[in-house]
Amino acid sequence: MSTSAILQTRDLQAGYGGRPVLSNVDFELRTGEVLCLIGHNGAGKSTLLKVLFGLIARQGGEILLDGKRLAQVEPRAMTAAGVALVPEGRGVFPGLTVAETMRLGLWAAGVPETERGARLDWVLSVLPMLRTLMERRAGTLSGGQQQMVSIGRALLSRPRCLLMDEPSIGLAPKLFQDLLQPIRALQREHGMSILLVEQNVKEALKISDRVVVMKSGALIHETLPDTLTGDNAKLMELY
Ligand SMILES: Nc1ncnc2c1ncn2[C@@H]1O[C@H](COP(=O)(O)OP(=O)(O)OP(=O)(O)O)[C@@H](O)[C@H]1O
Repeated sequence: MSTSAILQTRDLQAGYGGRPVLSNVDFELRTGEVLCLIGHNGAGKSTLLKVLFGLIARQGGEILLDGKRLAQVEPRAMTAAGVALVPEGRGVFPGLTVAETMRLGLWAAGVPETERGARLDWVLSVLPMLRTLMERRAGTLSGGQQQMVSIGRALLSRPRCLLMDEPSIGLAPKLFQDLLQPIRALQREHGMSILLVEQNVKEALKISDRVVVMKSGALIHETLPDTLTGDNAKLMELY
């Protein structure tokens, strides 16, 4: 695994309406790794993801992509540069079928019309379960199936970097386990760099290469998953 960073922040500050949430965050997602970001509710994990993707503006510091400082960070440019976000809470339109959702996603990702068929085929090869769901309305799907749709939609831009915000939310443990394998495969077989924000630490650590812990808007610890698995006491100490 290369140790160069695909996404990086230096002294990053961000918040809402003048209220600071992130303070002096030096963060690094390395090329080709699955990085697990953990921390309590309200620690600022989603805020970091949103700033990295340009959904909220930074108030200070720098964001670097491939080692280059970005003057402006906004979702369209990040998508074009190969970064995709799977938002918390899935965000699928309940009234649309999966096929319609994918068509909309291909258009939104700016995939040229001649490439759309092949692109969808690629996504379906990564998430084969979606094939059987294409004519179903998203609102009639289970939580895990909706999460699969949401990930599939994010993959339509064929990103090299995937930011995932709590994919386990609302899922039974077994469904989350089923979801983790395709995530690991994206990294192993397609060389994707993946940032996984998770509360379901025990499961998420099984597919992670590195772990960082956030508390009150600051990164307080970095470690390897091996040092935490099976050792709940150590994990609890971090919080
Ligand atoms: N849209 C918003 N407007 C104002 N404050 C917000 C907004 N979104 C989040 N916050 C606040 O920012 C802080 C960090 O929230 P954030 O969602 O980043 O935490 P988190 O670590 O992702 O938590 P969770 O695990 O519960 O999703 C919290 O105090 C939260 O109340």
